[in-house]
Amino acid sequence: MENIFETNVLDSNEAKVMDKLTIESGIMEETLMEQAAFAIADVASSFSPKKILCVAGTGNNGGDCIAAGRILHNKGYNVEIYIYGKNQSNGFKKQLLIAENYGLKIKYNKDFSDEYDLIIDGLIGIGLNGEVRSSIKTVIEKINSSNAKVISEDIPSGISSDTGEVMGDAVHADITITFGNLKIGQILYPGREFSGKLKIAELSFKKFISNRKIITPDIIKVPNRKKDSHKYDYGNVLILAGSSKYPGAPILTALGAQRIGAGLVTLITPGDSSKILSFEPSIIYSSLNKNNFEKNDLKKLNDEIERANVIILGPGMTEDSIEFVVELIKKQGRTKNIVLDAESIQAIKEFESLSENILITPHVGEMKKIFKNLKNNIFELERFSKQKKCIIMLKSSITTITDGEKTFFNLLGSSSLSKGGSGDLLSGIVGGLIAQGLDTINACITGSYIMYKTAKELSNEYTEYFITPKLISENLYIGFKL
Ligand SMILES: NC(=O)C1=CN([C@@H]2O[C@H](COP(=O)(O)OP(=O)(O)OC[C@H]3O[C@@H](n4cnc5c(N)ncnc54)[C@H](O)[C@@H]3O)[C@@H](O)[C@H]2O)[C@@H](O)CC1
Ligand SMILES: [K+]
Repeated sequence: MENIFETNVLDSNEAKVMDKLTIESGIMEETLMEQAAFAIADVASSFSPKKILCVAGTGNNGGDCIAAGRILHNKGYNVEIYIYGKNQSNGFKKQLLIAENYGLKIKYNKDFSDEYDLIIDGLIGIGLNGEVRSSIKTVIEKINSSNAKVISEDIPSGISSDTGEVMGDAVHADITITFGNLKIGQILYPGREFSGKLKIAELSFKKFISNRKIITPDIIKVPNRKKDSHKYDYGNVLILAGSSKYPGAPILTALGAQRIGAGLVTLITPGDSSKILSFEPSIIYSSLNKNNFEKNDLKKLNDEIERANVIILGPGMTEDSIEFVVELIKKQGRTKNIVLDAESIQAIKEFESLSENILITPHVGEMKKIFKNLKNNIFELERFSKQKKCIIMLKSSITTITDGEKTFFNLLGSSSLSKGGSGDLLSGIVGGLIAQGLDTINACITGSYIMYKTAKELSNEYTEYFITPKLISENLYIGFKL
Protein backbone atom coordinates (compact mmCIF):
# COMPACT_ATOMS: atom_id res chain seq x y z
CA MET A 1 0.00 0.00 0.00
CA GLU A 2 1.34 3.42 -0.86
CA ASN A 3 0.65 6.96 0.23
CA ILE A 4 -1.00 6.05 3.48
CA PHE A 5 -1.04 9.50 5.00
CA GLU A 6 -4.48 8.97 6.42
CA THR A 7 -5.46 6.06 8.62
CA ASN A 8 -9.24 6.57 8.58
CA VAL A 9 -11.31 3.78 7.07
CA LEU A 10 -14.73 4.89 5.89
CA ASP A 11 -17.93 3.00 5.15
CA SER A 12 -19.95 4.08 2.12
CA ASN A 13 -22.28 6.16 4.23
CA GLU A 14 -19.40 8.08 5.81
CA ALA A 15 -17.86 8.62 2.37
CA LYS A 16 -21.13 10.17 1.20
CA VAL A 17 -21.32 12.36 4.33
CA MET A 18 -17.73 13.51 3.70
CA ASP A 19 -18.70 14.42 0.09
CA LYS A 20 -21.74 16.29 1.31
CA LEU A 21 -19.92 18.24 4.05
CA THR A 22 -17.23 19.21 1.55
CA ILE A 23 -19.73 20.45 -1.00
CA GLU A 24 -21.74 22.31 1.68
CA SER A 25 -18.50 24.02 2.74
CA GLY A 26 -18.18 25.51 -0.74
CA ILE A 27 -16.03 23.12 -2.78
CA MET A 28 -17.93 22.24 -5.91
CA GLU A 29 -18.54 18.65 -6.93
CA GLU A 30 -16.93 19.45 -10.30
CA THR A 31 -13.75 20.48 -8.50
CA LEU A 32 -13.57 17.19 -6.62
CA MET A 33 -14.22 15.26 -9.81
CA GLU A 34 -11.53 17.15 -11.69
CA GLN A 35 -9.03 16.44 -8.86
CA ALA A 36 -10.03 12.76 -8.83
CA ALA A 37 -9.65 12.60 -12.60
CA PHE A 38 -6.20 14.23 -12.54
CA ALA A 39 -5.04 11.69 -9.94
CA ILE A 40 -6.27 8.85 -12.16
CA ALA A 41 -4.73 10.38 -15.27
CA ASP A 42 -1.36 10.75 -13.50
CA VAL A 43 -1.24 7.07 -12.63
CA ALA A 44 -2.50 6.10 -16.08
CA SER A 45 0.31 8.10 -17.75
CA SER A 46 2.89 6.27 -15.65
CA PHE A 47 2.08 3.11 -17.64
CA SER A 48 2.96 4.91 -20.94
CA PRO A 49 -0.10 3.29 -22.52
CA LYS A 50 -0.56 3.11 -26.30
CA LYS A 51 -4.33 2.83 -26.25
CA ILE A 52 -6.56 3.54 -23.26
CA LEU A 53 -10.11 2.34 -22.70
CA CYS A 54 -12.28 4.20 -20.18
CA VAL A 55 -15.16 1.99 -19.07
CA ALA A 56 -17.69 4.30 -17.44
CA GLY A 57 -20.95 3.65 -15.59
CA THR A 58 -23.53 6.42 -15.47
CA GLY A 59 -22.97 7.57 -11.85
CA ASN A 60 -20.27 9.88 -10.52
CA ASN A 61 -17.74 7.05 -10.66
CA GLY A 62 -18.39 7.07 -14.41
CA GLY A 63 -18.12 10.88 -14.35
CA ASP A 64 -14.61 10.61 -12.86
CA CYS A 65 -13.74 8.10 -15.55
CA ILE A 66 -14.88 10.28 -18.45
CA ALA A 67 -13.02 13.26 -16.97
CA ALA A 68 -9.83 11.18 -16.64
CA GLY A 69 -10.27 10.08 -20.27
CA ARG A 70 -10.62 13.69 -21.36
CA ILE A 71 -7.47 14.76 -19.45
CA LEU A 72 -5.50 11.88 -20.99
CA HIS A 73 -6.86 12.74 -24.47
CA ASN A 74 -5.69 16.33 -23.94
CA LYS A 75 -2.24 15.03 -23.01
CA GLY A 76 -2.14 13.33 -26.41
CA TYR A 77 -3.01 9.75 -25.46
CA ASN A 78 -5.20 7.59 -27.65
CA VAL A 79 -8.40 7.28 -25.56
CA GLU A 80 -11.79 5.71 -26.15
CA ILE A 81 -14.74 5.91 -23.79
CA TYR A 82 -17.40 3.21 -23.50
CA ILE A 83 -20.47 3.89 -21.37
CA TYR A 84 -22.70 1.28 -19.74
CA GLY A 85 -26.00 1.94 -17.95
CA LYS A 86 -29.01 4.23 -18.13
CA ASN A 87 -29.71 6.49 -15.15
CA GLN A 88 -27.25 9.32 -15.48
CA SER A 89 -26.15 11.36 -12.43
CA ASN A 90 -25.71 15.12 -12.82
CA GLY A 91 -21.95 14.82 -12.39
CA PHE A 92 -21.89 12.20 -15.14
CA LYS A 93 -24.00 14.34 -17.52
CA LYS A 94 -21.67 17.33 -17.09
CA GLN A 95 -18.58 15.25 -17.79
CA LEU A 96 -20.20 13.65 -20.82
CA LEU A 97 -21.00 17.04 -22.28
CA ILE A 98 -17.47 18.34 -21.72
CA ALA A 99 -15.96 15.19 -23.26
CA GLU A 100 -18.17 15.57 -26.35
CA ASN A 101 -17.19 19.23 -26.64
CA TYR A 102 -13.54 18.17 -26.47
CA GLY A 103 -14.05 15.78 -29.36
CA LEU A 104 -13.69 12.41 -27.63
CA LYS A 105 -15.03 9.21 -29.17
CA ILE A 106 -17.85 7.82 -27.02
CA LYS A 107 -19.73 4.56 -27.47
CA TYR A 108 -22.82 3.37 -25.60
CA ASN A 109 -23.53 -0.18 -24.36
CA LYS A 110 -21.33 -1.71 -27.08
CA ASP A 111 -18.88 -4.60 -26.86
CA PHE A 112 -15.26 -3.42 -26.85
CA SER A 113 -12.33 -5.10 -28.54
CA ASP A 114 -9.03 -6.39 -27.11
CA GLU A 115 -6.77 -3.74 -28.59
CA TYR A 116 -6.24 -1.67 -25.38
CA ASP A 117 -3.23 -1.91 -23.08
CA LEU A 118 -4.78 0.10 -20.26
CA ILE A 119 -8.35 0.05 -18.93
CA ILE A 120 -9.75 2.58 -16.49
CA ASP A 121 -12.61 1.02 -14.54
CA GLY A 122 -15.22 3.62 -13.62
CA LEU A 123 -18.31 1.42 -13.81
CA ILE A 124 -19.44 1.53 -10.19
CA GLY A 125 -17.89 3.08 -7.08
CA ILE A 126 -19.35 3.45 -3.61
CA GLY A 127 -22.82 3.66 -5.16
CA LEU A 128 -23.11 -0.12 -5.72
CA ASN A 129 -26.58 -1.09 -4.49
CA GLY A 130 -26.61 -4.90 -4.39
CA GLU A 131 -25.58 -7.79 -6.64
CA VAL A 132 -24.16 -6.53 -9.93
CA ARG A 133 -26.79 -6.58 -12.69
CA SER A 134 -26.15 -9.11 -15.45
CA SER A 135 -25.53 -6.51 -18.19
CA ILE A 136 -22.72 -4.96 -16.09
CA LYS A 137 -21.43 -8.40 -15.08
CA THR A 138 -20.73 -9.10 -18.75
CA VAL A 139 -18.66 -5.91 -18.95
CA ILE A 140 -16.74 -6.86 -15.78
CA GLU A 141 -15.96 -10.31 -17.25
CA LYS A 142 -14.72 -8.65 -20.42
CA ILE A 143 -12.39 -6.36 -18.43
CA ASN A 144 -11.06 -9.31 -16.43
CA SER A 145 -10.37 -11.41 -19.51
CA SER A 146 -8.42 -8.63 -21.23
CA ASN A 147 -4.62 -8.49 -21.13
CA ALA A 148 -4.64 -4.77 -20.39
CA LYS A 149 -3.50 -3.29 -17.08
CA VAL A 150 -6.51 -2.17 -15.05
CA ILE A 151 -6.87 0.93 -12.87
CA SER A 152 -10.02 0.96 -10.73
CA GLU A 153 -11.43 4.25 -9.60
CA ASP A 154 -12.28 4.45 -5.91
CA ILE A 155 -13.04 0.72 -5.57
CA PRO A 156 -13.01 -2.16 -8.08
CA SER A 157 -16.48 -2.26 -9.64
CA GLY A 158 -18.52 -5.03 -8.04
CA ILE A 159 -16.78 -4.94 -4.63
CA SER A 160 -18.94 -3.81 -1.73
CA SER A 161 -17.23 -0.82 -0.15
CA ASP A 162 -18.76 -1.79 3.21
CA THR A 163 -17.75 -5.45 3.42
CA GLY A 164 -15.15 -6.21 0.74
CA GLU A 165 -17.46 -8.90 -0.67
CA VAL A 166 -17.68 -9.64 -4.38
CA MET A 167 -21.25 -8.79 -5.29
CA GLY A 168 -21.71 -11.33 -8.07
CA ASP A 169 -18.60 -10.40 -9.98
CA ALA A 170 -15.91 -7.74 -9.62
CA VAL A 171 -13.07 -6.14 -11.52
CA HIS A 172 -9.58 -7.45 -10.74
CA ALA A 173 -7.54 -4.24 -10.58
CA ASP A 174 -3.79 -3.81 -10.81
CA ILE A 175 -4.13 -0.49 -9.00
CA THR A 176 -7.03 1.09 -7.17
CA ILE A 177 -7.00 4.81 -6.61
CA THR A 178 -9.34 5.80 -3.85
CA PHE A 179 -10.38 9.29 -2.92
CA GLY A 180 -9.69 11.00 0.41
CA ASN A 181 -9.76 7.98 2.71
CA LEU A 182 -9.61 4.20 2.57
CA LYS A 183 -12.93 2.33 2.45
CA ILE A 184 -13.66 -0.86 4.40
CA GLY A 185 -14.11 -2.84 1.18
CA GLN A 186 -10.56 -2.14 0.03
CA ILE A 187 -8.94 -3.54 3.13
CA LEU A 188 -11.00 -6.63 3.93
CA TYR A 189 -10.61 -9.74 1.78
CA PRO A 190 -11.54 -10.50 -0.93
CA GLY A 191 -11.84 -6.77 -1.75
CA ARG A 192 -8.24 -6.20 -0.72
CA GLU A 193 -7.04 -8.76 -3.25
CA PHE A 194 -9.24 -7.37 -6.05
CA SER A 195 -7.96 -3.84 -5.35
CA GLY A 196 -4.35 -4.66 -6.26
CA LYS A 197 -2.01 -1.88 -5.22
CA LEU A 198 -3.89 0.78 -3.24
CA LYS A 199 -3.27 4.49 -3.62
CA ILE A 200 -5.07 7.32 -1.91
CA ALA A 201 -5.60 10.52 -3.88
CA GLU A 202 -5.99 13.46 -1.57
CA LEU A 203 -8.80 15.64 -2.87
CA SER A 204 -9.97 18.87 -1.22
CA PHE A 205 -12.29 16.98 1.12
CA LYS A 206 -13.27 18.48 4.44
CA LYS A 207 -11.41 16.63 7.20
CA PHE A 208 -13.51 13.70 8.32
CA ILE A 209 -12.63 11.59 11.34
CA SER A 210 -13.96 8.05 11.34
CA ASN A 211 -14.07 5.72 14.33
CA ARG A 212 -12.43 3.05 12.19
CA LYS A 213 -8.70 3.17 11.53
CA ILE A 214 -5.93 1.03 10.23
CA ILE A 215 -3.11 0.39 12.69
CA THR A 216 -0.05 2.46 11.81
CA PRO A 217 3.13 2.96 13.88
CA ASP A 218 1.96 6.36 15.15
CA ILE A 219 -0.84 4.85 17.24
CA ILE A 220 1.31 2.17 18.89
CA LYS A 221 1.77 2.68 22.63
CA VAL A 222 4.72 0.82 24.07
CA PRO A 223 4.61 0.92 27.91
CA ASN A 224 7.40 2.95 29.55
CA ARG A 225 10.19 1.28 31.46
CA LYS A 226 11.65 3.29 34.30
CA LYS A 227 15.30 3.30 35.32
CA ASP A 228 14.35 3.00 38.97
CA SER A 229 11.95 0.06 38.87
CA HIS A 230 11.22 -3.45 40.13
CA LYS A 231 9.25 -6.39 38.78
CA TYR A 232 5.98 -5.29 40.44
CA ASP A 233 5.98 -2.17 38.29
CA TYR A 234 5.31 -4.28 35.21
CA GLY A 235 2.35 -6.33 36.30
CA ASN A 236 1.47 -9.85 37.24
CA VAL A 237 0.08 -12.14 34.54
CA LEU A 238 -1.72 -15.32 35.48
CA ILE A 239 -2.21 -17.86 32.72
CA LEU A 240 -4.73 -20.62 33.38
CA ALA A 241 -4.57 -22.73 30.28
CA GLY A 242 -3.76 -26.06 28.70
CA SER A 243 -5.02 -29.59 29.26
CA SER A 244 -3.46 -33.01 29.36
CA LYS A 245 -4.31 -33.16 25.65
CA TYR A 246 -2.68 -29.81 24.67
CA PRO A 247 0.27 -29.03 26.95
CA GLY A 248 2.21 -26.93 24.38
CA ALA A 249 -0.17 -24.02 23.74
CA PRO A 250 0.12 -22.37 27.20
CA ILE A 251 3.92 -22.44 26.89
CA LEU A 252 3.67 -20.04 23.95
CA THR A 253 1.25 -17.82 25.87
CA ALA A 254 3.65 -17.61 28.81
CA LEU A 255 6.57 -16.82 26.48
CA GLY A 256 4.51 -14.05 24.84
CA ALA A 257 3.66 -12.42 28.16
CA GLN A 258 7.27 -12.66 29.32
CA ARG A 259 8.92 -11.38 26.13
CA ILE A 260 6.62 -8.36 25.88
CA GLY A 261 7.89 -7.20 29.26
CA ALA A 262 5.50 -8.36 32.01
CA GLY A 263 7.03 -8.27 35.51
CA LEU A 264 5.80 -11.67 36.68
CA VAL A 265 4.29 -14.49 34.66
CA THR A 266 2.61 -17.40 36.40
CA LEU A 267 1.44 -20.39 34.41
CA ILE A 268 -0.83 -23.00 35.95
CA THR A 269 -1.95 -25.94 33.83
CA PRO A 270 -4.01 -29.03 34.57
CA GLY A 271 -1.60 -31.31 32.66
CA ASP A 272 2.17 -31.27 32.41
CA SER A 273 3.55 -28.17 30.65
CA SER A 274 6.71 -28.14 32.72
CA LYS A 275 8.79 -27.85 29.53
CA ILE A 276 8.17 -24.11 29.86
CA LEU A 277 10.94 -24.08 32.45
CA SER A 278 13.51 -25.27 29.96
CA PHE A 279 12.47 -22.44 27.58
CA GLU A 280 12.21 -19.76 30.24
CA PRO A 281 13.08 -20.66 33.84
CA SER A 282 11.89 -17.27 35.11
CA ILE A 283 8.25 -18.29 34.60
CA ILE A 284 6.48 -19.44 37.76
CA TYR A 285 5.00 -22.78 36.86
CA SER A 286 2.80 -25.36 38.54
CA SER A 287 0.50 -28.16 37.47
CA LEU A 288 -2.78 -29.32 39.01
CA ASN A 289 -1.96 -32.87 37.88
CA LYS A 290 -5.30 -33.59 36.28
CA ASN A 291 -6.84 -33.55 32.79
CA ASN A 292 -8.80 -30.28 32.94
CA PHE A 293 -9.74 -27.35 35.17
CA GLU A 294 -12.80 -27.88 37.33
CA LYS A 295 -15.11 -25.46 39.10
CA ASN A 296 -13.77 -26.31 42.55
CA ASP A 297 -10.19 -25.48 41.46
CA LEU A 298 -11.12 -21.81 41.88
CA LYS A 299 -10.69 -21.99 45.64
CA LYS A 300 -7.23 -23.53 45.31
CA LEU A 301 -6.21 -20.79 42.88
CA ASN A 302 -7.60 -17.97 44.97
CA ASP A 303 -4.23 -16.45 46.00
CA GLU A 304 -2.83 -16.45 42.47
CA ILE A 305 -6.06 -14.93 41.12
CA GLU A 306 -6.06 -12.20 43.76
CA ARG A 307 -2.44 -11.30 43.00
CA ALA A 308 -2.86 -11.14 39.23
CA ASN A 309 -3.80 -7.96 37.42
CA VAL A 310 -4.61 -9.88 34.24
CA ILE A 311 -5.79 -13.46 33.80
CA ILE A 312 -5.41 -15.21 30.46
CA LEU A 313 -7.63 -18.22 29.93
CA GLY A 314 -7.94 -20.70 27.15
CA PRO A 315 -4.91 -21.70 25.08
CA GLY A 316 -4.86 -25.48 24.91
CA MET A 317 -8.00 -25.87 27.04
CA THR A 318 -10.68 -28.37 26.11
CA GLU A 319 -14.40 -27.86 26.54
CA ASP A 320 -14.23 -29.82 29.79
CA SER A 321 -12.75 -26.69 31.41
CA ILE A 322 -15.60 -24.39 30.37
CA GLU A 323 -17.56 -24.62 33.64
CA PHE A 324 -14.44 -23.43 35.43
CA VAL A 325 -14.13 -20.46 33.06
CA VAL A 326 -17.81 -19.53 33.48
CA GLU A 327 -17.43 -19.58 37.25
CA LEU A 328 -14.27 -17.48 37.13
CA ILE A 329 -15.99 -14.87 34.93
CA LYS A 330 -18.95 -14.78 37.35
CA LYS A 331 -16.61 -14.16 40.30
CA GLN A 332 -13.95 -11.92 38.74
CA GLY A 333 -15.43 -10.63 35.48
CA ARG A 334 -16.26 -7.16 36.79
CA THR A 335 -12.99 -6.52 38.61
CA LYS A 336 -10.11 -8.28 36.86
CA ASN A 337 -8.79 -7.88 33.34
CA ILE A 338 -9.56 -11.17 31.64
CA VAL A 339 -8.38 -12.40 28.24
CA LEU A 340 -10.46 -15.25 26.84
CA ASP A 341 -8.75 -17.12 24.05
CA ALA A 342 -9.39 -20.37 22.15
CA GLU A 343 -11.92 -22.76 23.73
CA SER A 344 -12.55 -20.51 26.75
CA ILE A 345 -14.33 -18.01 24.48
CA GLN A 346 -17.30 -20.38 24.34
CA ALA A 347 -17.97 -19.50 28.00
CA ILE A 348 -19.43 -16.13 27.00
CA LYS A 349 -22.50 -17.88 25.62
CA GLU A 350 -23.58 -18.16 29.25
CA PHE A 351 -23.67 -14.38 29.71
CA GLU A 352 -26.07 -11.74 28.38
CA SER A 353 -23.47 -9.07 28.91
CA LEU A 354 -19.91 -8.93 30.23
CA SER A 355 -17.76 -5.88 30.94
CA GLU A 356 -15.20 -3.84 29.06
CA ASN A 357 -12.31 -5.43 30.98
CA ILE A 358 -13.08 -8.72 29.22
CA LEU A 359 -11.35 -9.34 25.92
CA ILE A 360 -12.13 -12.23 23.59
CA THR A 361 -9.58 -13.15 20.93
CA PRO A 362 -11.32 -15.57 18.55
CA HIS A 363 -10.29 -16.64 15.09
CA VAL A 364 -13.11 -16.66 12.54
CA GLY A 365 -14.11 -20.29 13.30
CA GLU A 366 -14.34 -19.60 17.04
CA MET A 367 -16.27 -16.38 16.42
CA LYS A 368 -18.82 -18.20 14.28
CA LYS A 369 -19.42 -20.65 17.14
CA ILE A 370 -20.57 -17.81 19.41
CA PHE A 371 -22.18 -15.75 16.64
CA LYS A 372 -23.69 -18.05 14.05
CA ASN A 373 -24.69 -15.43 11.50
CA LEU A 374 -21.38 -13.59 11.36
CA LYS A 375 -20.47 -12.73 7.80
CA ASN A 376 -17.59 -10.66 6.58
CA ASN A 377 -19.28 -7.74 8.25
CA ILE A 378 -17.69 -5.14 10.50
CA PHE A 379 -21.02 -3.62 11.46
CA GLU A 380 -22.22 -6.94 12.88
CA LEU A 381 -18.99 -7.42 14.81
CA GLU A 382 -19.26 -3.93 16.28
CA ARG A 383 -22.91 -4.55 17.24
CA PHE A 384 -21.99 -7.87 18.88
CA SER A 385 -19.22 -6.21 20.89
CA LYS A 386 -21.58 -3.47 22.08
CA GLN A 387 -24.36 -5.86 22.92
CA LYS A 388 -22.11 -8.29 24.85
CA LYS A 389 -20.12 -5.40 26.35
CA CYS A 390 -16.75 -6.99 25.67
CA ILE A 391 -13.77 -6.12 23.52
CA ILE A 392 -13.14 -8.33 20.50
CA MET A 393 -9.93 -9.03 18.65
CA LEU A 394 -11.00 -11.11 15.64
CA LYS A 395 -7.91 -12.82 14.22
CA SER A 396 -7.85 -13.28 10.48
CA SER A 397 -5.79 -12.23 7.47
CA ILE A 398 -6.91 -8.76 8.56
CA THR A 399 -7.17 -8.70 12.34
CA THR A 400 -10.02 -6.51 13.59
CA ILE A 401 -10.13 -5.02 17.08
CA THR A 402 -13.32 -3.37 18.34
CA ASP A 403 -15.06 -2.22 21.49
CA GLY A 404 -18.21 -1.51 19.49
CA GLU A 405 -17.43 2.22 19.25
CA LYS A 406 -13.92 2.27 17.81
CA THR A 407 -12.52 -0.27 15.38
CA PHE A 408 -8.91 -0.91 14.32
CA PHE A 409 -7.59 -3.04 11.48
CA ASN A 410 -4.20 -4.72 11.54
CA LEU A 411 -3.06 -5.17 7.94
CA LEU A 412 0.32 -6.72 8.74
CA GLY A 413 -0.89 -10.34 8.81
CA SER A 414 0.90 -12.86 6.62
CA SER A 415 0.79 -16.60 6.04
CA SER A 416 3.70 -17.01 8.48
CA LEU A 417 1.03 -16.51 11.17
CA SER A 418 -1.38 -19.08 9.71
CA LYS A 419 -0.01 -21.77 11.99
CA GLY A 420 -1.12 -23.46 15.21
CA GLY A 421 0.24 -21.56 18.21
CA SER A 422 0.16 -18.02 16.74
CA GLY A 423 -3.02 -17.17 18.62
CA ASP A 424 -1.64 -18.62 21.86
CA LEU A 425 1.42 -16.39 21.58
CA LEU A 426 -0.71 -13.32 20.76
CA SER A 427 -2.97 -13.73 23.80
CA GLY A 428 0.16 -13.80 25.98
CA ILE A 429 1.59 -10.70 24.33
CA VAL A 430 -1.66 -8.77 24.72
CA GLY A 431 -2.10 -9.96 28.32
CA GLY A 432 1.49 -8.93 29.07
CA LEU A 433 0.78 -5.41 27.81
CA ILE A 434 -2.42 -5.12 29.85
CA ALA A 435 -0.38 -6.17 32.89
CA GLN A 436 1.98 -3.27 32.19
CA GLY A 437 -0.88 -0.80 32.32
CA LEU A 438 -2.15 -0.45 28.76
CA ASP A 439 -5.91 -0.41 28.40
CA THR A 440 -7.25 -3.45 26.58
CA ILE A 441 -7.83 -1.83 23.18
CA ASN A 442 -4.34 -0.32 23.11
CA ALA A 443 -2.84 -3.63 24.27
CA CYS A 444 -4.52 -5.35 21.30
CA ILE A 445 -3.38 -2.66 18.86
CA THR A 446 0.21 -2.63 20.13
CA GLY A 447 0.52 -6.37 20.77
CA SER A 448 -0.80 -7.44 17.38
CA TYR A 449 1.34 -4.80 15.67
CA ILE A 450 4.57 -5.87 17.39
CA MET A 451 3.93 -9.57 16.80
CA TYR A 452 2.81 -9.28 13.15
CA LYS A 453 5.62 -6.89 12.34
CA THR A 454 8.15 -9.30 13.84
CA ALA A 455 6.66 -12.16 11.78
CA LYS A 456 6.81 -10.06 8.64
CA GLU A 457 10.39 -9.01 9.14
CA LEU A 458 11.45 -12.57 9.97
CA SER A 459 9.62 -13.85 6.87
CA ASN A 460 11.63 -11.50 4.68
CA GLU A 461 14.71 -13.32 5.86
CA TYR A 462 13.52 -16.87 6.52
CA THR A 463 10.34 -17.16 4.35
CA GLU A 464 6.74 -17.47 5.55
CA TYR A 465 7.11 -21.28 5.56
CA PHE A 466 9.81 -21.39 8.16
CA ILE A 467 8.53 -18.99 10.82
CA THR A 468 7.04 -20.53 13.98
CA PRO A 469 5.34 -18.86 16.95
CA LYS A 470 8.31 -19.78 19.16
CA LEU A 471 10.72 -18.15 16.71
CA ILE A 472 8.54 -15.03 16.74
CA SER A 473 8.58 -14.95 20.54
CA GLU A 474 12.38 -15.17 20.56
CA ASN A 475 12.69 -12.29 18.12
CA LEU A 476 9.91 -10.07 19.39
CA TYR A 477 12.37 -7.21 19.88
CA ILE A 478 12.23 -6.65 16.11
CA GLY A 479 8.62 -5.48 16.30
CA PHE A 480 9.53 -2.87 18.94
CA LYS A 481 11.55 -0.98 16.32
CA LEU A 482 8.59 0.98 14.98
N1 LIG B 1 -19.88 13.11 -4.92
C1 LIG B 1 -18.64 13.53 -4.87
O1 LIG B 1 -18.45 14.59 -4.41
C2 LIG B 1 -17.55 12.73 -5.43
C3 LIG B 1 -17.77 11.46 -5.91
N2 LIG B 1 -16.81 10.78 -6.50
C4 LIG B 1 -17.08 9.53 -7.21
O2 LIG B 1 -18.44 9.21 -7.19
C5 LIG B 1 -18.61 7.86 -6.80
C6 LIG B 1 -19.96 7.73 -6.20
O3 LIG B 1 -20.86 8.15 -7.18
P1 LIG B 1 -22.39 7.75 -7.19
O4 LIG B 1 -22.96 7.98 -5.85
O5 LIG B 1 -22.99 8.46 -8.34
O6 LIG B 1 -22.40 6.20 -7.40
P2 LIG B 1 -21.52 5.26 -8.38
O7 LIG B 1 -21.15 5.96 -9.60
O8 LIG B 1 -20.49 4.65 -7.55
O9 LIG B 1 -22.58 4.14 -8.69
C7 LIG B 1 -23.78 4.44 -9.36
C8 LIG B 1 -23.75 3.82 -10.72
O10 LIG B 1 -23.60 2.42 -10.58
C9 LIG B 1 -24.72 1.74 -11.11
N3 LIG B 1 -25.04 0.64 -10.19
C10 LIG B 1 -25.29 0.71 -8.87
N4 LIG B 1 -25.56 -0.50 -8.37
C11 LIG B 1 -25.48 -1.37 -9.41
C12 LIG B 1 -25.68 -2.76 -9.53
N5 LIG B 1 -26.01 -3.51 -8.48
N6 LIG B 1 -25.51 -3.34 -10.74
C13 LIG B 1 -25.16 -2.61 -11.81
N7 LIG B 1 -24.98 -1.27 -11.77
C14 LIG B 1 -25.14 -0.66 -10.58
C15 LIG B 1 -25.83 2.75 -11.14
O11 LIG B 1 -26.76 2.44 -12.16
C16 LIG B 1 -25.05 4.01 -11.46
O12 LIG B 1 -24.77 4.09 -12.82
C17 LIG B 1 -17.45 7.56 -5.92
O13 LIG B 1 -17.15 6.18 -5.85
C18 LIG B 1 -16.35 8.35 -6.59
O14 LIG B 1 -15.78 7.61 -7.65
C19 LIG B 1 -15.55 11.44 -6.82
O15 LIG B 1 -15.76 12.13 -8.00
C20 LIG B 1 -15.13 12.38 -5.76
C21 LIG B 1 -16.21 13.35 -5.44
K1 LIG C 1 -14.87 1.53 -9.94
